[in-house]
Amino acid sequence: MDSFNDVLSAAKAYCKERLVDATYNLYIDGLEAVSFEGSGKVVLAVRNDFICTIVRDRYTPLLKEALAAVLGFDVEVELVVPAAAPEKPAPEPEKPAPVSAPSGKYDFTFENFIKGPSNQFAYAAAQAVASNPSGAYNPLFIYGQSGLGKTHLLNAIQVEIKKNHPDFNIVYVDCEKFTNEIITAIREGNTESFRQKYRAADVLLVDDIQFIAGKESTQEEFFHTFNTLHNAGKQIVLASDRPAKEIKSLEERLRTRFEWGLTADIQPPDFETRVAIIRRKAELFNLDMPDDVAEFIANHLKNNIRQLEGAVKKLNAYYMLEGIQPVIGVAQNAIKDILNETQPVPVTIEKIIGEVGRTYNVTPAEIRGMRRTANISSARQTAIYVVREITGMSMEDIGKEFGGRDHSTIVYSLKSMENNLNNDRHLKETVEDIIKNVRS
Ligand SMILES: Nc1ncnc2c1ncn2[C@@H]1O[C@H](COP(=O)(O)OP(=O)(O)OP(=O)(O)O)[C@@H](O)[C@H]1O
Repeated sequence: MDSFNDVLSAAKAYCKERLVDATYNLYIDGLEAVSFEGSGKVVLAVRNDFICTIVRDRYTPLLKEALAAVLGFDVEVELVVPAAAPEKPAPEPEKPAPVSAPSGKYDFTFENFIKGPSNQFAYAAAQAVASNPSGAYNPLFIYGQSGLGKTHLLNAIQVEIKKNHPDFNIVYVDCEKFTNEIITAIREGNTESFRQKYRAADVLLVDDIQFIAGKESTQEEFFHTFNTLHNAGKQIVLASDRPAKEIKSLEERLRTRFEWGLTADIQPPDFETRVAIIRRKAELFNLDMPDDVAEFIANHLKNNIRQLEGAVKKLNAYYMLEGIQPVIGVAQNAIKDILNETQPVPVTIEKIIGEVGRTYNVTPAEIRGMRRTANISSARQTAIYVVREITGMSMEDIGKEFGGRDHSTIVYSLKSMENNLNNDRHLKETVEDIIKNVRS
């Protein structure tokens, strides 16, 4: 059996767990591997046109999800019926494919966190909190750029505390989810159960706390949650992409609280740590990674551990699918792909309107619509301003996005916003944070 077939079998098993037997047997079980193209396209053969149409219309997303779960990166899926399928190449000479296909998956634990000068302080602080919650470091505030291990450390704290205190109520939440929950609770007049959920925590871990910037009702609610927990001697851990003092539209009373305990930063890893991380990730795949290749990757991907992981996953996929050994030339391609994939994605209008909506506590439909209560009008004006700032769209096009408003209305709105920004420091900081958050 060649390794592409191994991948397809694992992907089928993934689908099997998610479909009823009859559906699986009819549409997925019979799929056959045709080819895998280096560009990331998987071609599969389907028995006949009828099944092909159904699989294409209904099951391609699941197949893509399954293949991504097995391979560790996204692929396109093309379906062909056998008559149209390209000739299968003659059997190739034995490829040195691995016997089994370890998934490379691992738990976000302390044991699996590689330490180096750039992260050892944050690591030690996280361990101290995990072994003695509500001790000297409360809250623990961890900050660092994207992909450097903040979420990994929050999870490690959670796992460790759970091990030592199985009865503890540990609540982990992403700040965006916390914000959405509070907005919904306020709208539905159901803030009590929201409060109970968070204030009953023995340990509260909040990821991406920078998203609280500018959101007044979320800040108000979080302030009370924080006080209740802190007064009751419960541990709070916060992770952010920037230090508290750089979250501009954060209320002063929260900023001081965030700095009450211990602040620990994570910096990009140095060369030795990057090499150690690459080796460890390769081990998880059972992939034999030569030193020169590990060093080559470490020399080219410097600022993000997620990217290092991505490069190792790609090398593993080349080996698994095509029997290509990890050598520098292949690593070069993998790095190029990773850098292309991680180009900043253009910010969409939906994302801007969503973030402004969460900040002002109004819905995207209200921002795009015609109602003119003070709060909705302010949110709309801010959204128009941010859209113009970030996308540089023409006034006409912005008008179309905002309920078909005409050119002069948009010009007026931008002028009055600029005027407000000059006179209102709080508004200016809020807008700066919104722009940072939608770009991150
Ligand atoms: N020191 C480390 N040792 C091993 N793996 C690490 C280390 N640091 C980060 N990673 C891995 O890198 C990936 C990205 O880490 P993580 O998601 O924790 O980053 P983050 O700082 O929370 O990023 P973001 O702000 O984008 O959410 C994860 O798979 C994580 O396990």
